[in-house]
Amino acid sequence: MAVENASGRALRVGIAGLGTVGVGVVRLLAENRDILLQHCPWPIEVTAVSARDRRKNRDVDLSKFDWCDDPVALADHPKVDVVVEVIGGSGGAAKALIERAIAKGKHVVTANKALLAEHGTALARSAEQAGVALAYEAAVAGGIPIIKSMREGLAANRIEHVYGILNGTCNYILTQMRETGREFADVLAEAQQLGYAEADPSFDVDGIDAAHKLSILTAVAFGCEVDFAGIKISGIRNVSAMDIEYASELGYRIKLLGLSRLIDQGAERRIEQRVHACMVPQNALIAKVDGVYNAVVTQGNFVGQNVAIGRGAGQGPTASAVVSDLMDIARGRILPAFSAPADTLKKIPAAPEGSHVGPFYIRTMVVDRPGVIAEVAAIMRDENVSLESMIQRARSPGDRVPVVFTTHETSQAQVSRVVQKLGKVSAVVEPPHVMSIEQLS
Ligand SMILES: NC(=O)c1ccc[n+]([C@@H]2O[C@H](COP(=O)([O-])OP(=O)(O)OC[C@H]3O[C@@H](n4cnc5c(N)ncnc54)[C@H](O)[C@@H]3O)[C@@H](O)[C@H]2O)c1
Ligand SMILES: N[C@@H](CCO)C(=O)O
Ligand code: NA
Repeated sequence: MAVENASGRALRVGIAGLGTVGVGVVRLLAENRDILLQHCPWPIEVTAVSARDRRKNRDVDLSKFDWCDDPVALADHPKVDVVVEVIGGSGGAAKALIERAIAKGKHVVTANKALLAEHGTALARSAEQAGVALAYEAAVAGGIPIIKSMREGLAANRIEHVYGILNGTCNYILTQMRETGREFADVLAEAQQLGYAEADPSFDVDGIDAAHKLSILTAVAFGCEVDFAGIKISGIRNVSAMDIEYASELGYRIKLLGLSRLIDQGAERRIEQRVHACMVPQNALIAKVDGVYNAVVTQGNFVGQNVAIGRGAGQGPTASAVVSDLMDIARGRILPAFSAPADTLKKIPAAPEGSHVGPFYIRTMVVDRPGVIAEVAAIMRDENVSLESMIQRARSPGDRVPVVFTTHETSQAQVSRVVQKLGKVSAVVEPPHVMSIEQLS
């Protein structure tokens, strides 16, 4: 199916946002023009752009493009067939532009995971009613073609679970912490100086960005509505150098993962979505994905495990993903946004809080005096938590000593009760650090 437009000669693109991603798209379309012409029936040409500051030097030639001060005007522009939204933000101009473009029957390509996490289902429905594409490969794991892979290459499978390293900033920080033995705050400050982490890093380090991406992956994997609110989210601020050391000693690595699973109990289906730091066996594939790299692991009932690794951010990888979406549109390949037609997406309730079951790591800091371990162990016994191992190291100053426990299969709810009770023990001098241990391969 060819894309019809007034000139009939090109797919004409309006880009809103000329920051890292927008400039990357302009650059890729120019530098890889020959490659694109080999692969696409029609040339893909930028005709109009919009950003906040017209005079800013962006090191790309914008002189041939119409300039719109108001990004929403791109949707009404007569020479725009596809709107590329790379402004960002879960509302405001980005949302207004996408809604207007769909209403005007124009295709949309976006890198905006925050917007899709909040409004993905509604936007997918309007796009399908209007018969236009809502494409967002860059929004999840940047340059990794994971949406294409799940929606097309793995489409014949029942997906059992999907998980991944979905935030490069966190993976970089955790990798640096492990390699240098430094604390979180120290490594974060350095990452900010080097420009790897944002001045306000909270979306990254508190797990929000990873959760935005996970909510989208979940919808694609299970053909359900996007449910960002149903995700249990925590970040990496509480991971200490000591936890990282213990993880190594126990044969694990600490990663910030987004994990999603369909719990299918016949009539009752639930989705468990979690974003948090956790321990993974150091021989698991995902444990070896370090630095700014992202990875997504899917389990399909016929294909088995599938692993995709690549760059989740940066100008080149995100432009690569945005332009691949534009190429799909130029080729007439317009698929439902979340694998199933939007009006068939199911509302699957979130699994109840605390229902996750698995082994856990619990690190306490206690005053080293007789009977303390017995007191702590009694709390575990009372909550029916079975211990797998215990490590006690030498005393630190003030007779404080870290004592680490790993448990057998336990529910998050049981562990939460243990932690609550430990908080009332006078010899436990810090809130315990808890992490799930994910038995991944
Ligand atoms: N940078 C990455 O590596 C990356 C990776 C994946 C996804 N994304 C997503 O891509 C989007 C863009 O990210 P970025 O890093 O390029 O951002 P950026 O901050 O570098 O650029 C944003 C651009 O949008 C423009 N803009 C902001 N508000 C505007 C408004 N109201 N009207 C017109 N223009 C406006 C700014 O002038 C700027 O040109 C975001 O949704 C982000 O989450 C970015
Ligand atoms: N801030 C994100 C990149 C944009 O998705 C990360 O660190 O992975
Ligand atoms: Na991607």
